Amino acid sequence: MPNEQLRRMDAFTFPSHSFDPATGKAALEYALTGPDGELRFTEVITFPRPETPPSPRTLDAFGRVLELLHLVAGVSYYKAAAPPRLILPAPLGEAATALVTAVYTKGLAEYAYRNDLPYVLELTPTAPDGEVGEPELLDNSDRRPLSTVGGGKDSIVSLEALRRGGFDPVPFSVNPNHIIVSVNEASELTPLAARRRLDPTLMELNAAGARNGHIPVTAINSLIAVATAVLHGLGPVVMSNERSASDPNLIWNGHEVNHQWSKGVEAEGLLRAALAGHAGLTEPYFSLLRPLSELHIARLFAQFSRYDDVVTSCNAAFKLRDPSARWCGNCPKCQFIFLALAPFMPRARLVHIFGTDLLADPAQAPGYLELLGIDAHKPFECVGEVEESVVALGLVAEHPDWRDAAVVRTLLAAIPAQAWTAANATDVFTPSGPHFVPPTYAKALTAIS
Ligand SMILES: CC(=O)N[C@H]1[C@@H](OP(=O)(O)OP(=O)(O)OC[C@H]2O[C@@H](n3ccc(=O)[nH]c3=O)[C@H](O)[C@@H]2O)O[C@H](CO)[C@@H](O)[C@@H]1O[C@H](C)C(=O)N[C@@H](C)C(=O)N[C@@H](CCC(=O)O)C(=O)O
Ligand SMILES: Nc1ncnc2c1ncn2[C@@H]1O[C@H](COP(=O)(O)OP(=O)(O)OP(=O)(O)O)[C@@H](O)[C@H]1O
Repeated sequence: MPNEQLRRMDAFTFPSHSFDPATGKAALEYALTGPDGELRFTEVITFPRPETPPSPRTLDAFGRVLELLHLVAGVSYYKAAAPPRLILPAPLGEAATALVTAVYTKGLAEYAYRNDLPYVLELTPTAPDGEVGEPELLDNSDRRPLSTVGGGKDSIVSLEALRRGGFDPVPFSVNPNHIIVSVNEASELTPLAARRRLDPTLMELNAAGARNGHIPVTAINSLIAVATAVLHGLGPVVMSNERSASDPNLIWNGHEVNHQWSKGVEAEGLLRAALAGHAGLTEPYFSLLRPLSELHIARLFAQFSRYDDVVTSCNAAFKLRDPSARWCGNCPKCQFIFLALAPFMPRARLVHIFGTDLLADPAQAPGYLELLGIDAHKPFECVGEVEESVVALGLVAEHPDWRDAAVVRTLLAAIPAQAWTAANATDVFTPSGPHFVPPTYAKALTAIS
C-alpha cells in the first residue's frame, strides 16, 4: 500500500482475537481503516502449553489477560500510520483504559517525537458504552514466580536473587534467541518460552517507507509473561526493571519522552492496576530491582561469574534481522554497561565478557561524553542516569586496572566540577524510590546484597 494511502488512515481498530488451548496459539487481529479501504494485520502468539489442561477458571483469567494483551500489542501496527482515532472493541474499566491510553501516548512518545507527531501524545481511545463485568479474584501469590530473562545482566541478578531467597524461579522469555537460551542453560533452571510472530505485512510496509519507530515492547512482553504464568498456575511475574528506567530523556511539548517508559514504575503501577481491575489478579507482576540503580545492579552482577561467556545486554543482538552475535561494542548501551561494570571486576574479566576494551579505545570517548551529560541529552537507549555514569567514572579513576585507560583520562579532563558535585549528592548504592516489591520478596534482594 502506498505511503500516501497509509497517511490517510483515520482509525485503528481491534476486530477480534482468539485462543486455541489445544495448540496454545492466540491470534490478535488489527485494522487500519481510511477512505482508501482497510489494512488488516494478525499477530500470532504461541503460549507454552501446561502439562495438565487448565481449569475453566484459569482459562477465564487467562482470557482476560489476553484481552489486555490484544489492546497493548496493537502499538506495533498503529505506528505504521498513526491515525488520530483509536477505537477499542468493547467497554473497558477505568484501570484498563488508563493502561491502554498510556501505552499509546507515553509508550509511543519517542516515536511521536522523532516523527514529529505531537497529537499522538494526546490520543484518547474510544470504546462502546456498556457495563464491564467484575472479574473473579485469583490469588496465586504463593506459587513459584515466573522470572523474565532478556539475556542481560539485570534478569540474571533477579534470577539469582530469587534462587538465593528460596523462591525456585521459572525463567521465561518471549522468542528466546541463542543468547537467552545460553543464559538459561548457564542458570541450570528449566525455562518456559512463548513465541511471538509479528504480521509480515508490517515488514513490507517498513521496507516501503511506512512510519516506524520505538514501541513500548516491555509492556507487551510483560503481558505475555503474565498470561503464561496464569495459564501454568504460576505465581507473580518478576521483572528486572531498575530505578533509572523511570527517568525521561527529554521534555517535548510539555510531555516527558522516555525511551524506557514501559520499563518505568508508572507503567508497572498501571499494569498491576489493570491486571487487578480487568483480570482479578491480586499479585500478578512487579519489578524486583525497582529500588536499585543500574550501577548498584552492576555491582551485584559482578559476584556471579557463571554467566560471563553468555551474558549480553546489547540491543543489537536482539534484532529480528541481522543481529550481532553478542555485544556490538559501539552503542550507548555497550558503553554504559562496560563503564558500570568496570569498577567491580578485574579488567581482564570485563574484556573477556565484551570481547573488546571500550575504555582503551579513544573512538568511544564521544559516546561517553553523552552518557556523562556533557554533550546532548541522555541517549534514546537503556542506559542509567548521568549521575550513575559520573559515579562510575570516579570509581574507575581510582581503580589500578582502569585509571590509566585512554578514555578514562580523556573523560576526567572533560568533566566539569559541577558534575562531580551533583554525582556526590546522589547515593546510587542506597535502594530508594517507589516500588511494588511484595514484603515476602524483599528477602530475595537482601540474599545477594
Ligand atoms: C532490537 C531493536 O532495538 N529493535 C528496534 C529497532 O528495530 P529494527 O528495525 O532495527 O529491527 P528489529 O528489532 O528486527 O525489528 C524489525 C521491525 O519490526 C517492528 N517491530 C519489532 C518488534 C516489535 O515488538 N514491534 C515492532 O513493530 C519494527 O517496525 C521494527 O522496525 O528499531 C525499531 C524502530 O525504532 C524498534 O521498534 C525496535 O525495537 C524493538 C521493538 C525492541 O525489541 N527493542 C528493545 C531492544 C528495546 O528498545 N528495549 C527498550 C525497552 C523499552 C520499553 O519501554 O519497553 C530498552 O532496552 O531500553
Ligand atoms: N525476550 C524477552 N522475553 C521476556 N522478557 C524480556 C525479554 N527481553 C527482555 N525482557 C525483560 O524485560 C525487562 C527489561 O529488559 P532489559 O533488556 O532491560 O533487561 P536485561 O536483559 O535483563 O538486562 P540489561 O539491562 O542488562 O539488558 C527485564 O525484566 C527483562 O527480563
